[in-house]
Amino acid sequence: MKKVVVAPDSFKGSLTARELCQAMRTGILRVFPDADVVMLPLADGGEGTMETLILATGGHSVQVEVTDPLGRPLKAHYGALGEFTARNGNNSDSSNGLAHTNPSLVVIELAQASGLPLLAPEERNPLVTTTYGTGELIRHALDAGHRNFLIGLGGSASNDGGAGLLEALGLRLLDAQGQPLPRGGGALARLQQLDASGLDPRLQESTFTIATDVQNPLTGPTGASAIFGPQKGATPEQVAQLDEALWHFANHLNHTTQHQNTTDKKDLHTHPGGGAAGGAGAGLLAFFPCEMRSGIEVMLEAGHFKQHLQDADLVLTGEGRLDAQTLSGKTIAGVCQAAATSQVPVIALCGSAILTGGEMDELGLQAAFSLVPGPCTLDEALQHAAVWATERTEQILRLLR
Ligand SMILES: O=C(O)[C@H](O)CO
Repeated sequence: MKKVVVAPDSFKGSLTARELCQAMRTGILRVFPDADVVMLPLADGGEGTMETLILATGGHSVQVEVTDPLGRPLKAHYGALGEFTARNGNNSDSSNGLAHTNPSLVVIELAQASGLPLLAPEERNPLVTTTYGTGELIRHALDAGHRNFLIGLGGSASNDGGAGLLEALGLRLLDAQGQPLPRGGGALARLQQLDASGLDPRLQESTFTIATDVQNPLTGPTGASAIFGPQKGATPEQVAQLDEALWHFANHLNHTTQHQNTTDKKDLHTHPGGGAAGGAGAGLLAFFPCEMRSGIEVMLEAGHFKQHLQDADLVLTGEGRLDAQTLSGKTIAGVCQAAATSQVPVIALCGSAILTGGEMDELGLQAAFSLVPGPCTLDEALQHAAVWATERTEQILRLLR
């Protein structure tokens, strides 16, 4: 084994992607002390996206006081990236906003101001949580003169279709009495009128790449509320209520965008990725001049993953859970897809791995291992993740040796 590319996401709540890289590297070197280990910490558009890109590009973060998902004050950050070159190497497609080296690219990670980890489990309530704080981050970056944005969507506490974010940038959401709606996904059911006349004009001078962690649509059985509502605290009745509210919101979004001067008309109920971050994908598609891409794809480009693969013997990846959501575009799926034509085997290390062999074949994943050595509590698993990641990696490499 001469060269191993280590490219995991974080184990949320326990290890950052960088820490996981270090732990896996230690395990590899115990078996192959001379191996070249390339560490590429990853994220999928959700939590960790900003930090990973700042590290990859030598950028810096900017702190802003914003509103958290429940309307309380919060210090959050956005990243002003250094040298950022995506679409590099053999890929000569230069049709998107990331095709060039852009020293002033700003990364806004929605999870920073509107993420699920910001709330205690008992505070989760997607009927009222808002993305307003993310809009405040964007506004701050616009005020600072930035016009090129990468918005990472995923890991949100909200189900508001990005309504709060848009409101922070000047969109007015009015009820039947012409009054502003309260924030949160539940109130969208009472939306009577969208007034975009006060929307920040600087948005139209800017370019936005929307990096999503999933491809789910806004509404329906695979939509934002049905698939991601429960993890944000929604009961089955609330999931139905939220889905209906987003459906109603999308009717208004479709109506509004149909009157915009654009040739690219989308149905925002069903557009892939519209359901990312509680439907913020759809809200952004409606009002931002943007291109939507898979978050993991953007991260792999930024880390030059394909070049690193060229003489690699093995890719080790990982994320907290390997399950059906992985199939819809999470980190491991992106890594497998990028490695698909290379003949380099991909092995995953996960907190829990519950895919069938058939599903792993579909992903192009050689094998998957849970790092947990035996029955244990969640707390134990979170606490020992680094040591266990090293040990499990060592075992995998011993087997390969
Ligand atoms: O934030 C969310 O809703 C999920 O991560 C899917 O984007």
